[in-house]
Amino acid sequence: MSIEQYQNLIIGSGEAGKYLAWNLAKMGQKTAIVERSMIGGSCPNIACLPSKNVIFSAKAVSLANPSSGLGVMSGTLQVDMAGVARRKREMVEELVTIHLNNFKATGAELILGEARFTGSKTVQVELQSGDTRQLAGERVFLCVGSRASIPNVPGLAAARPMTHVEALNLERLPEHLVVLGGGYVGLEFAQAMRRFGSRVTILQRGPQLLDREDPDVSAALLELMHDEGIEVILKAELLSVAGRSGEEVRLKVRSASGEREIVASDILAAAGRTPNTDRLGVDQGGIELDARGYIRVNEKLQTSAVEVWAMGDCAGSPQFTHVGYDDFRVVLSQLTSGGRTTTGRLIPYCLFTDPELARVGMSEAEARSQKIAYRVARIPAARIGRMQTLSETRGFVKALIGENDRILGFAAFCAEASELMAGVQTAMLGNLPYTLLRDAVLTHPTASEGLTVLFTSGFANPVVSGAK
Ligand SMILES: Cc1cc2nc3c(=O)[nH]c(=O)nc-3n(C[C@H](O)[C@H](O)[C@H](O)COP(=O)(O)OP(=O)(O)OC[C@H]3O[C@@H](n4cnc5c(N)ncnc54)[C@H](O)[C@@H]3O)c2cc1C
Ligand SMILES: NC(=O)c1ccc[n+]([C@@H]2O[C@H](COP(=O)([O-])OP(=O)(O)OC[C@H]3O[C@@H](n4cnc5c(N)ncnc54)[C@H](O)[C@@H]3O)[C@@H](O)[C@H]2O)c1
Repeated sequence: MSIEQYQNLIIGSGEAGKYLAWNLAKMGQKTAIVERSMIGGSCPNIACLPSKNVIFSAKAVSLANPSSGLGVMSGTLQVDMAGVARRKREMVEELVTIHLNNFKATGAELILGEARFTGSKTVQVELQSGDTRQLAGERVFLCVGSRASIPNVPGLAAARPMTHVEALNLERLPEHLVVLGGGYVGLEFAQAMRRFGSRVTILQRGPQLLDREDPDVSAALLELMHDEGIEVILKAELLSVAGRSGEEVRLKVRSASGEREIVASDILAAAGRTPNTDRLGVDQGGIELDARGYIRVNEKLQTSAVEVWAMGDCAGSPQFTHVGYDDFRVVLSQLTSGGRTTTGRLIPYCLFTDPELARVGMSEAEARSQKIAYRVARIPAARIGRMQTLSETRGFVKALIGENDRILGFAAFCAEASELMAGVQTAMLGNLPYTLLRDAVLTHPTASEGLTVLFTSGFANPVVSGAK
C-alpha cells in the first residue's frame, strides 16, 4: 500500500488539533486530520459544552422550584430527562455541523478513522468505512486527548459504571447514583443529577472535595453538596462492587466511620483521566511517554521525536479546553513567529456547580509552601448587590495580595464567578496593583462590582475607609 504524503498530519480533532488544522490549511499547506470518533473532540461532543447544557437544565429545575422563592409558579414541576437529553443532542449536532463546515471552508482533509504509528512520522489509519490508509507527515501533531479512568477495584469494571459520556445521554433518572470521585466531573454531575431528582452519594478518596483547593473552598463546596441533599463520604475507599450499573449495584466502602455496604442503582466513574496513548503505537513513532502514559513534551510542546508535537490532555497539559487552545497557539508560534511557550502561563479554571467556583493564580497553600508573603482580602458573596438581586447570596470572594499590591491569586465561589474572575485575571496579566480594580468605576449592580467591595473593605484591617 502506498504512503500518502502530507505537510501536516494531525491525529485527533480536539481543541488544539482542529484549530491547527484549520490554520495550517488556510495557509495553503497540505493538511490531514485523523479523527476516530468525535468530530471536534471531547469539548463539543461529550465534555464541556454538553455538560454545561445539561447543568443549565438542572438550574432551570432549581429556579422553577417554589422553594427558590422567586415567586414564579407554573403548576407541578416535572423533569423530562428525555427532553434534557434531546436539547443537549440538538446542540451537539449543531456544533458538529459548524466543525464540518470549518473543515470544508479551510480545506483541511478530515479523515475518519483510528491512527496508529507504523514508523517515524507515519501512521496506518483503520478507516470507519473499514478500509485502511497509510499516511505520513513532514510534521506530525498529536492531540489524542484522554478518557475517564476506571479505578482498579474488584467488580467495578464488570459493573459497567457510567462515565460522563453515558451520563450525558441519560433519558431516565437514576434512582440512586453513586459518584466515584469528588473532583470536577463528580461535583458538577452530582449536583445536576440531584436537582433532577436522583438520590446522590459521592465517594471521595481524599479528606476533602477538590483535593488541590484551599480548605475554605473545599468546605464551602461540601456545605453546598450537603444543602442540596447529597451524601458525601470523605476518605472513602471503594473495596468492591457487585451487580450492574443501571440495574442494582452493591458497593463495599470503607471510611473513617467504618465499613458499610451501599445499595444503589447507578455508578458514575469520575475519578480522573487516562491518556489515549495506549493504542497509538508510540514506540513505532519514536515518541516517549512519561510514567503515567502522557506524551513527554518540552515547553515548546515538542516530543522526543523530531518534528512531532503533542498538545492538550495527552501532552499532560492542565486538562481544560482553554489550555488546549493555548497549546495550539504555542505550536503555531513555533511554526511561524516562534516566541510562545508554555512557561509561566496563567491558567484560570471554573467549576460549573451552582454557584460556580472560579480560580486563578496561587492558593493560600501554594503561597505558604513557596514562602511567599501575602495578605487576604475576603468578603461574603452576600455583600455584593448583584447576588442580592438574584437571591444567590451563598459563597465568598477572596484575593491573595503580595508585594507591591500585586494580586497573587483569586478565588470566587458565588453566582457568576466565572465572569467576575476575568477582570482580576486581566489585572494579574498586566501585573497591575489591586488598587487599580479598587479605584475603577465598575457597573452597578454587576458581579464585577464585587471587586470594589472586596478591595475596599475585604481586608481585616481596611487600608481604605471607602463606603462600600
Ligand atoms: C464531563 C467533562 C466536562 C468538562 N468541562 C470542561 C469545562 O467546562 N471547561 C474546560 O475548559 N474543560 C472541561 N473539561 C476538560 C476538557 O473537555 C478537556 O480538557 C479537553 O476537551 C481536552 O481536549 P483535547 O483536544 O486534549 O482532547 P479531546 O478533545 O478528547 O480530543 C482528542 C480526540 O482525539 C481522538 N483520538 C484519540 N485517539 C485517536 C487515534 N488514535 N486516532 C484518531 N483519533 C484519535 C478522540 O476521538 C478525540 O476526538 C471537561 C471534561 C469532562 C470529561
Ligand atoms: N469545569 C471544568 O473546567 C471541568 C469539568 C469537568 C472536568 N474537567 C477537567 O477534567 C479533569 C478530570 O475530571 P475528574 O473529575 O475526572 O478528575 P479530578 O482529578 O478533577 O477528580 C477526581 C477525583 O476523584 C478522586 N478519586 C480518584 N480515585 C478514586 C477512587 N478510587 N475512589 C474515590 N475517589 C477517587 C480523586 O481524589 C479526585 O478528587 C479535571 O481535573 C479537569 O481538568 C474540567
